[in-house]
Amino acid sequence: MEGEKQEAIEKEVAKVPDVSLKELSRKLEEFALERDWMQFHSPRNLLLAVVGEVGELAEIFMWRGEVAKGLPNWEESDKEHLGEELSDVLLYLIRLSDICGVDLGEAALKKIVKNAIKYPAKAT
Ligand SMILES: Nc1ccn([C@H]2C[C@H](O)[C@@H](COP(=O)(O)OP(=O)(O)OP(=O)(O)O)O2)c(=O)n1
Repeated sequence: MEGEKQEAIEKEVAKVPDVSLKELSRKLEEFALERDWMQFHSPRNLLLAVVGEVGELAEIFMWRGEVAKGLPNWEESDKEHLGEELSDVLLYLIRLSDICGVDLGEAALKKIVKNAIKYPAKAT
């Protein structure tokens, strides 16, 4: 990517130091509205989009064998690509949740509480 574009992206990102799911959700809705893409964002289409992006994410790891934590031997460009595909999965998942009327942040917090009850930590 050219330096100027990269600089513009970094400037935009610096404005939002600790983004919330709600903020991402608002930005995604704005993005879809501005392009008249709400018509394509049905639950089924968004679910297929999530699955497609998970496939693209899997492709990055395909045939590499086991990968060390932190990806110490990866090129910066490969790590950037990984960040993009992880983001695509997250963004479509947030969009899918929204369009289904599920508050993903709240649902995830509840699920963490349920997980802790189901799998209690060992008393030391
Ligand atoms: N109808 C659409 C199409 C795209 N997007 C947004 C959400 C994703 O973050 C990103 C996906 O864009 P692409 O379909 O171009 O997928 P990639 O970025 O993965 O490109 P490629 O498949 O060429 O690698 O764009 C969206 O919200 N609604």
